[in-house]
Amino acid sequence: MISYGQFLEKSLENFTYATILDGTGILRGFEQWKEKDLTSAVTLSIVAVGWPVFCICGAIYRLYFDPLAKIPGPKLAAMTTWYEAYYDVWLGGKYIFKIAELHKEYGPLIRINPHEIHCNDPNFIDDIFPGATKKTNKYRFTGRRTMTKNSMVATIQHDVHRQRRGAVANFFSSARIRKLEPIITISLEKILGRMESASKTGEVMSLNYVFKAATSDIITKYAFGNSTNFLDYPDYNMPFMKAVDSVFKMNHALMHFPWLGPLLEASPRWFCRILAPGLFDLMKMQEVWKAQVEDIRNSPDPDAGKDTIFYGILHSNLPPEEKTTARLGHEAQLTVLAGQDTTGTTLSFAVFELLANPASLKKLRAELVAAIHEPKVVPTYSQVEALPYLGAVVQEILRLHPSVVSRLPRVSPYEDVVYKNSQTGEDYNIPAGTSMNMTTWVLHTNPEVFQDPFEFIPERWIENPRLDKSLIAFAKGTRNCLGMNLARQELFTIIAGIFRKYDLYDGTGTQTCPTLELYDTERARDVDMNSDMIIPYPAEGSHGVRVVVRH
Ligand code: HEM
Repeated sequence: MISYGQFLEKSLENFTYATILDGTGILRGFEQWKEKDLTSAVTLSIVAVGWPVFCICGAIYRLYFDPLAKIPGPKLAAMTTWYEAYYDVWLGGKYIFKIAELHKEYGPLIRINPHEIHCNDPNFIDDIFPGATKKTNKYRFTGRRTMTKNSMVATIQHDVHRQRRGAVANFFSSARIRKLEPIITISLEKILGRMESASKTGEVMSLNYVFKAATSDIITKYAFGNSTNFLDYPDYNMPFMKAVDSVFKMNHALMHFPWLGPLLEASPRWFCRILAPGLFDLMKMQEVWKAQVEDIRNSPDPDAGKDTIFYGILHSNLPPEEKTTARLGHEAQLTVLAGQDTTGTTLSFAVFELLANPASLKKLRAELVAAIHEPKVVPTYSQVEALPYLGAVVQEILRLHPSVVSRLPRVSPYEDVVYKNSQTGEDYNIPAGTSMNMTTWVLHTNPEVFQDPFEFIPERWIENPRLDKSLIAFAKGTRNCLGMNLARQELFTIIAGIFRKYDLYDGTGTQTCPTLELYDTERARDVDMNSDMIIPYPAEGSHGVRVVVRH
């Protein structure tokens, strides 16, 4: 018996992923169907009867004969992907909660759909996310979610991924990221400047937008040499952020209905504007990113954009087909959105947790005051990177509020992987080609791994720093987060810069330093994840984390 994953690897060898996604495979089949005049009543009747029989046989095969049949999990999930689609498309990003529940019922290894398994055991992290000695593919359909199938994060094959990542890895080394200090400092100064203005005007600040504006400004400057400067917009360019939100919110539909992405891409822009206005706005932004890449490529000045990521890609030894505008457009979208939404969201969570947990804020401020003597000058990374309590706060935020919550699929293309359940002693063979997954939020809130998982307890990281073995906020292995050093530098510097200056408002009116107070922000409504849309979203209608600033 072969698994579906192996079947795909073999049968699709000459029939590329791109062909399927472009819909040309479907069109070719349809042409042949028409040519052979298979539209007669007889064939249609055969199809009408044959299709349900085919589906029933397929479901029986998946349930009893597929090599994944022995993996525990609900029968319906094993039979059809509609089970998952119900939670993610119909209910809107809720399968993550169901998966957490299913682990409680069926144990640490479960089958979550006919072709994929999910694990909630930290002992299996290194098998799912191995280092460079093992080949690791991405699940074939990952790129559908964001319509960026040619970006690094969606690259299926191990060797192609290594090549693409190798072309930019240098730009994300800690030494290179340290050189971004002046850019991060400018954004931090602008954030503090906007906070001071808000204290005068009485503006309630929506931190989600403030921080996404900052992280966008930083990553676009580094990627293309031109910053978006959203922190200078009166509304932080909220409409663009909302457009990005609505694209993230389409990810499950794009994943489950393979024709949707190609249809939207091929549609006239006016049609797309009516059907998916957010996507329309994003497409306009994609054109801007592509134009910036082309500016670097075609500049008469050979040094134009010299220190930027896309200069690096264009001048790397990648073959020409890897440097087309179309492919780099996908890479640009990944770079900007991965750099913007993840860290931006994490910063909002950090401010919320510190204001909601005064004892933690008190410890953090004591540490910052001792380390940074001049409150009016924004801190440098080297001043704050080794501060133990700040480090613990960052770890705890990444654990409790990971900003990538979609499951992280990895495929061992040629070798089977064995999972040993340490509780029952049972071994499960996971055939090569199977999509194996872990989910940050599910593992990070597993009480067997992290005690009191829903409490914000930075001290746990000081008592036991080795807990980091089970922290997968940035994933692990060869396909882990490339922007991790940048994210950490932004998080440390911006959190330190804000809380060196601001204390929690205590309502007495006697405080001598500037203060922050949460404004109509409720944990259940505005902070806790309500849906997995690749990044976590709060309940519908939420305004996110908001603060009032007083000087
Ligand atoms: C707190 C902030 C961040 C978190 C929690 C985070 C998390 C992650 C995770 C979990 C992955 C793996 C995704 C997968 O396997 O499907 C990933 C990949 C990636 N991230 Fe981040 N990220 C953050 C910030 C950033 C930043 C600032 C950048 C800068 C551009 C970035 C760029 C990337 C890239 C390029 C990849 C793809 C790597 C590859 O496929 O080899 N991330 N990130």
